[in-house]
Amino acid sequence: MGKSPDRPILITGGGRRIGLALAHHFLAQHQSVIVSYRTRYPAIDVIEEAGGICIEADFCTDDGILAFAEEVKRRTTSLRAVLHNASAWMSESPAHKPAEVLSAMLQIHVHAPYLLNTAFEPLLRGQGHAAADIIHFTDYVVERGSDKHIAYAASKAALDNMTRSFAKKMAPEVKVNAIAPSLILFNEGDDAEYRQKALSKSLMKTAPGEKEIIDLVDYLLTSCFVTGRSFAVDGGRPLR
Ligand SMILES: NC(=O)C1=CN([C@@H]2O[C@H](COP(=O)(O)OP(=O)(O)OC[C@H]3O[C@@H](n4cnc5c(N)ncnc54)[C@H](OP(=O)(O)O)[C@@H]3O)[C@@H](O)[C@H]2O)C=CC1
Ligand SMILES: Nc1nc2c(c(=O)[nH]1)N=C([C@H](O)[C@@H](O)CO)CN2
Repeated sequence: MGKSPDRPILITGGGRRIGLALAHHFLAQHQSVIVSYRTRYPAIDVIEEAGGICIEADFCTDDGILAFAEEVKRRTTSLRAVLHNASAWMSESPAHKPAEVLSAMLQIHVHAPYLLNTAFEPLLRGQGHAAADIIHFTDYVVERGSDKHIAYAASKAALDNMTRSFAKKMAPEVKVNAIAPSLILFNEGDDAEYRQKALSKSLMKTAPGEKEIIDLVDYLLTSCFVTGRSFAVDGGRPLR
């Protein structure tokens, strides 16, 4: 991918795990980076020390999303790419009213990408053919559904559909694609029994880690032709 030092790559939810790994990957290439963060982890200080711009943002409300968009526009007049990584993996549970779960999932996985793509369109355009990218981070469950993360899966399915809508709207200057992972990284609280069961669900039987996503992002940013598509990163899970 050609370096765009004056055109930052924007990563939402860049404070930990995949988003954080993406931020460091691009900073190491001397590619300018803007990340949104909700919690100020020590990792945010490290990104700033490495030259990244870190902007606090909570996408729980439309006002929070739009305030973030305005702050980004105050910091830059163009963007190389927008990576919609921010997400919450909420399950249905007695702890939350169903309406709260549905609203939270739609807010982070639908309102945020929709409003930010619309706000950032002028910053992505005007750079030439296939010169900018949007990548939506969806999920394998878009194609299968989930009985324990119903609202989560539905919201990611909406995000998947928006991939094709925004691809139609923004071509040929801006490519819009999705990455649909299954298990990439475990969470700290995942016990041995859960990990074993989760690993058994794919043919490859591993949790590959952030590099699997980073490598696909690099490919998509380098392409001059691929748009409107979703790329599964699932270890052959549908074939199990
Ligand atoms: N990890 C995996 O195995 C899989 C990941 N994916 C997808 O890949 C992407 C990255 O996954 P992963 O790194 O595990 O994600 P995480 O859940 O670990 O982190 C997501 C980030 O989003 C931020 N975020 C959550 N809610 C909000 C909000 N309301 N406003 C602003 N930011 C928010 C979090 O901030 P904070 O930490 O401050 O809460 C966090 O930094 C996600 O879109 C995920 O759905 C899909 C399938 C599997
Ligand atoms: N925002 C997040 N989304 C998802 C996560 C996560 O940790 N944060 N994790 C998963 C699981 O790894 C799942 O793919 C295992 O089957 C899904 N989405």
